[in-house]
Amino acid sequence: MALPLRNPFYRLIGKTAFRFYSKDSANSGDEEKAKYKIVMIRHGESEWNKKNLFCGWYDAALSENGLVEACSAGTAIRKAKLKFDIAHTSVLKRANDTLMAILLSSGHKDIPIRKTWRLNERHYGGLTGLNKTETAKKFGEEKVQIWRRSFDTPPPPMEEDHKYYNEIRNDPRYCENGPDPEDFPKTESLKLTIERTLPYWNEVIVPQIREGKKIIIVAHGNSLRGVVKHLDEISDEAIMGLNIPTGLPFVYNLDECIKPVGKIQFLGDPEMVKKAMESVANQGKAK
Ligand SMILES: O=C(OP(=O)(O)O)[C@H](O)COP(=O)(O)O
Repeated sequence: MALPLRNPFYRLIGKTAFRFYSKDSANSGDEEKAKYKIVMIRHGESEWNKKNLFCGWYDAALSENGLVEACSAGTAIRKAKLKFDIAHTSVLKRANDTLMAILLSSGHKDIPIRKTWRLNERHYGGLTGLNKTETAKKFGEEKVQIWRRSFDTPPPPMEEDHKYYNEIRNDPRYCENGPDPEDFPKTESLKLTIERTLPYWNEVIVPQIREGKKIIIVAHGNSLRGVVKHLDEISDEAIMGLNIPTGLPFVYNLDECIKPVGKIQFLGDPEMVKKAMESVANQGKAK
């Protein structure tokens, strides 16, 4: 699709075009052409986001600021008059607690919630628990950028003597509803993350969209980068430049083939979203 650069609701951030949602932009034509709509959001800031630690499958709690972000997201959703029939989230509490805050503050107390490990954050392997700035000082910014953002280079694996190995590998949540024991990840690239997230998108979420269900997904920076890459058919190279900020809802209008009509739309002030994205990108700098 040609990018409507003169359209005031679009901004280029890095090499990616984003639309920003406002009362006026809601009438720009995409919504009329679209058959479906879906809302997604990365959870609010976690305690480990705040400390700039690689988190992955470690079950960090929301920070105080993260809870405020989640409530503000719910308010923005209510003001945009977005309604949901069902919510999908990971099994990690930072996403679950964000979802609950959003549902309460947007007037969706009683909708069904589906939790799946397939929407979990990518497994950050041996980097789990390390500070990103310290890691960049030790290994170099370039290496950290490859670990954080390359499509198919996973971080080093989490070995059995890793501080968080037992807590993650033997978490009872994964006994009942988790990967097959022989496939339990020790690390994941974005490619591997997409390979376990997309089956859930295709087999669970897409059929519900086709049934007309209005859906919200609350997940993580990298599991959502995978969904966005798939929907917008972003190349393996270009996806390196996409950084999803915490606590800012984004909307896709979809056609009958579940292809985006127009671009991803963030609910929020464009300059604030741009700064939040840049801030995520800069987390891997040695400073
Ligand atoms: O756990 C993480 O993501 P999350 O906060 O979205 O769950 C990662 O630490 C995100 O780190 P990254 O932005 O360096 O890939």
